[in-house]
Amino acid sequence: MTVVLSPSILAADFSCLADDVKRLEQSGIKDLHLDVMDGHFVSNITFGIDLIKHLRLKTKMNFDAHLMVTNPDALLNGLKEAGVNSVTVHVEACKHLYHTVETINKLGMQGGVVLNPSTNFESLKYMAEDNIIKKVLVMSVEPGFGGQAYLPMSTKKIKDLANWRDENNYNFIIQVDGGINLNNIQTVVDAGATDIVIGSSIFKHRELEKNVADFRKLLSL
Ligand SMILES: O=C(CO)[C@H](O)[C@H](O)COP(=O)(O)O
Ligand SMILES: [Co+2]
Repeated sequence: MTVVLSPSILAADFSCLADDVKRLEQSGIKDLHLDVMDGHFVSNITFGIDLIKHLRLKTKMNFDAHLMVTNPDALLNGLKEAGVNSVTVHVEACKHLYHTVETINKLGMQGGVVLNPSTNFESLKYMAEDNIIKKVLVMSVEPGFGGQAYLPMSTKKIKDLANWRDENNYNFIIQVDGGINLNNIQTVVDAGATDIVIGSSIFKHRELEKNVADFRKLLSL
């Protein structure tokens, strides 16, 4: 399966966000990772629907919203109207996870589930059997901030998840998010992740084009 690079704008210069997004698009990036944080589910606050709506006018890239908020259900209609293509919600944030992910799909977006480092994936069995989950995002850092170090145990978790999916013929793709760099990306790809979120390492030294090219070269993309 083809590997997708999904830059997280969490590491962008917010004072020139539209320019940064255009630079990524011109570098051939097709998927943009949008970290929505509310200051409650995680202590950090980023941005919400209004900013996404404005960004939608600047680019044709797929918008992938990673919701780190206490009440994800309250945002779903607005995200659809803002032009978001896929939404991942944390297991730890959803009271009624099946319903929330199903609602995302019914709105015409792709629904996915995020697992904190300490969260198991086995409870997703029945949702996976119903083909509700299009994507499972394995957090390889605790959510809330960019620039953290990759938790090495995430590699085994991705492998176990990929084996579990394949043995049961489930259909979801595996995304990984947190601390990905040129030294560990091949490891997470070999483990079975095909959608790779990268924040700090894409925006490093503000050399967006070079950094994208370095990742592409390494993975022969
Ligand atoms: O969800 C996130 C943090 O909660 C970010 O997507 C993630 O941390 C990306 O940044 P970096 O590559 O710098 O770790
Ligand atoms: Co994220």
